[in-house]
Amino acid sequence: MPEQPELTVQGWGPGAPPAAPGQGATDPGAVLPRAARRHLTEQLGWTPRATPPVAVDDIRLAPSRLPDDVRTELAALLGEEHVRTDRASRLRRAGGKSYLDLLRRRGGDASDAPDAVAWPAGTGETAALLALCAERGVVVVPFGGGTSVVGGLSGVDPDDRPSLAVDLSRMASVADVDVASSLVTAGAGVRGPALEAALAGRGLTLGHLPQSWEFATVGGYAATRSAGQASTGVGRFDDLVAGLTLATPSGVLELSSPPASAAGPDLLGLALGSEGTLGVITEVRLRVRPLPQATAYEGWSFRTWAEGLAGLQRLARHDLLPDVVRLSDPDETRANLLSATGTGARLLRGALRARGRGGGCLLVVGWEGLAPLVRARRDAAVPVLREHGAVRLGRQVGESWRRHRYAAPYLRDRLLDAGLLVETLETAATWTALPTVYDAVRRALCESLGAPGKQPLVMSHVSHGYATGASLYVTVLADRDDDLPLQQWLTAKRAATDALLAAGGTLTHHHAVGADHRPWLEREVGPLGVEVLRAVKQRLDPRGVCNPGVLLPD
Ligand SMILES: Cc1cc2nc3c(=O)[nH]c(=O)nc-3n(C[C@H](O)[C@H](O)[C@H](O)COP(=O)(O)OP(=O)(O)OC[C@H]3O[C@@H](n4cnc5c(N)ncnc54)[C@H](O)[C@@H]3O)c2cc1C
Repeated sequence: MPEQPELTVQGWGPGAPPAAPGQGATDPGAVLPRAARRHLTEQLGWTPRATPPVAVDDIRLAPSRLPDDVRTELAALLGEEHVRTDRASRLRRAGGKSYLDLLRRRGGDASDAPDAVAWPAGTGETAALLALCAERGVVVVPFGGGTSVVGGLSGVDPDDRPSLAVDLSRMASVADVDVASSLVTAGAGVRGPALEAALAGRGLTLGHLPQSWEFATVGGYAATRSAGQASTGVGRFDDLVAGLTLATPSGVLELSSPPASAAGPDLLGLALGSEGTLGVITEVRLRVRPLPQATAYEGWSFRTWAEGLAGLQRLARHDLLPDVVRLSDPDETRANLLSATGTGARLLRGALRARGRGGGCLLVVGWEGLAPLVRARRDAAVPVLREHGAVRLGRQVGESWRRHRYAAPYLRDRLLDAGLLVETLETAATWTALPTVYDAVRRALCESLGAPGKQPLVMSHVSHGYATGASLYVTVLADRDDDLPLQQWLTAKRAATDALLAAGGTLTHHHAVGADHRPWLEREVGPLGVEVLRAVKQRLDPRGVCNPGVLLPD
């Protein structure tokens, strides 16, 4: 039914599931270059070992609990072929792609799978579906690309009602291209590549490029307030939304106010980040821009993390940040150097050696737009970088990063096959608080995951810059506890979240709250803030069927 390729059940990438047990690489450590493997075995106390997923056919899936009469009514609404309870449809929509999701699916557990999947074709069908589900007590979990990394699709319901995944893939058109106003309307199920292809034909681009770009959808971006790799330049996804349509059990909200409006509080802001708790976003009106005439990507190297942060802060203060900014700390820089293979890696190593830098902190920057502006912005930023001790590594380093920027999730699957814990977390803080948050998260993760002879590898980068601060993205590798793998990460994640909040970071800069972060939401918005959100939900979703397991604390 959906024309776009579906994500594999137990990992990343389209279509076929990962190799069945016994069919993977004979040497599990061979997924990494020798130097990287040596580094990881020494630091992590990791013994490369085969830990393949169970065969997809062996994943346990309970029978569907959707009552027959509800299924019949849904089929009458949407058409027989657009309501399914078969194993493959339900498994494909079981949870998202966090480390915990992958551990569960790899271990044969799909207890979070929906009882059925529905494919409405537009706002009218979605609104009717929501009204029916509210009346019949069926939980609705909107399903975009299925790339949530915070348990956004877990479908947890305190009342344990049957659940329906609402797949948005039939709403994937791009319409109303208004070139003069730089506006376009996209169906919520459109993914990045299809949207960019449609826009390119009109000389336009959205420029929202998260690492999950190949699979994530426009509706999912809006529901989670996503940020792409060029967000420093083009803005977060919230900045790119000029309006949207939200179907709720109480009716349809059309929220649109371009170019700007002062007509009361911003209701659009309530829908952005609502994570399916208020209803289903069916259409999004987007602010687009002309395709860039020129691009300039390049690599730089700072001696230290502190110098790098100071350099970026200075650029930010003078509104000189490039469109793409990605500053890696020494651990991430070293790991890049050790694990990268091919021309890009050779270039990076060569460029660093030539400038007398063994490691330091790698900075990738990119400018896009009209050629004179790209030149002028770059010319203004370069002296600031140099003043803070940065040396230029050249264009090929930047272009190499750009070419490989979607590769990491594929590598993660292979590392999971070899007995590693691999997960990421993110936050943001003011320039003042950022160094403290950085230290606090690292300390918490090292204490939680460390043991005699075992230290996790905690790698960080700054990748979204603002005048007031920046995001911090952390990747963790550790030797997996084969007996209690879920517990191992849950404990570490709890420690890291407590630490980053205490140090002044936000609960999430772009991954959203989901099920995983909701115990902490009250610390971020306060008890009254939670009450306000509950009151809005009560008005739009009085029976509480819209994604009840996410965002709001118990
Ligand atoms: C490898 C990888 C890399 C990632 N990189 C980034 C990144 O660079 N930047 C970033 O911001 N995020 C990133 N993410 C996280 C994820 O891709 C984003 O949260 C994305 O916005 C989710 O979009 P989706 O369409 O996959 O939504 P889903 O995962 O399907 O859903 C996410 C949440 O939104 C709700 N939802 C989805 N669609 C709708 C809708 N139409 N109406 C109402 N609610 C809806 C769901 O119910 C769920 O709660 C990454 C994830 C992975 C696995």
